[in-house]
Amino acid sequence: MAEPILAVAGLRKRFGGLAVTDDVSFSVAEGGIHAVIGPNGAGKTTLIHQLSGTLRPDAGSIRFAGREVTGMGLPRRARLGLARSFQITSVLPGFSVLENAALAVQARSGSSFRFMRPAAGERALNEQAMAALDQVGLGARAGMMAGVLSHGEKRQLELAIALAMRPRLLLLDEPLAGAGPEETERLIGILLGLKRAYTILLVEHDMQAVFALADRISVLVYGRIIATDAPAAIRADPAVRAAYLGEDEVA
Ligand SMILES: Nc1ncnc2c1ncn2[C@@H]1O[C@H](COP(=O)(O)OP(=O)(O)OP(=O)(O)O)[C@@H](O)[C@H]1O
Repeated sequence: MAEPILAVAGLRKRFGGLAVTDDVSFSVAEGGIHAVIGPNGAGKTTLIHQLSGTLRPDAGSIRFAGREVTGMGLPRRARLGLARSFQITSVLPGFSVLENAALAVQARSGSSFRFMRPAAGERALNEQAMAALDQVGLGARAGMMAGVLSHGEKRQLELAIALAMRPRLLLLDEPLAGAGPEETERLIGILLGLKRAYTILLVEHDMQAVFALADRISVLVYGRIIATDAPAAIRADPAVRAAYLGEDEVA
């Protein structure tokens, strides 16, 4: 079997007396969408922070693309291809949609465009930014100020900014949060398109979306992974159903 793109083993994180990540182990195969679900307060966001490198685990290891990254900070992990989509705050409202994506391309490329003549460098930068916008269906909005986009379009731009980093694994923390029904439909369509080209680790509350998108699902409850399996098996798992008692989402 091919080596997983992400392998998490024995990960632990405590906040005071609370084990928020309690011996978490799971791996993500290359290609498709692996979702992490769990009731409120299960520790999903804390897990994402440890995977992206903004929070240091107390114990355990995170291997990405065959490398130990546990002690690395976010910038180094991002350069290796472990990118996280940030919330809307990373969208610069006073810049155009294209400029927002171009800044992300530039951040990834470092000084490589400097070796081109300025006009050629700018053209190459804009082409790559435009390609990222097209992948999320925002090409027609390229010239608009990012600040006037709708909520759903800002989420699309956030995705384009992450894609501009050319990630090998894209971490998405609640990409549908705050989206209305139509925006949700559109975003699900975009994510279905992206999963053909990218490997995505998705944390999401919207169960309909998770079951429409995911190839595999890990269920986190009180900081522990209680199951990792294909969606149909997760849906039928009595322990998973019990964890969601009172929340009718999985049922
Ligand atoms: N910095 C912190 N200090 C202390 N406790 C924290 C801290 N961050 C999170 N927690 C606690 O850890 C637990 C897990 O929080 P986390 O936000 O990771 O869960 P979650 O699964 O993402 O929740 P939700 O689904 O509501 O977003 C919660 O009980 C939370 O109060």
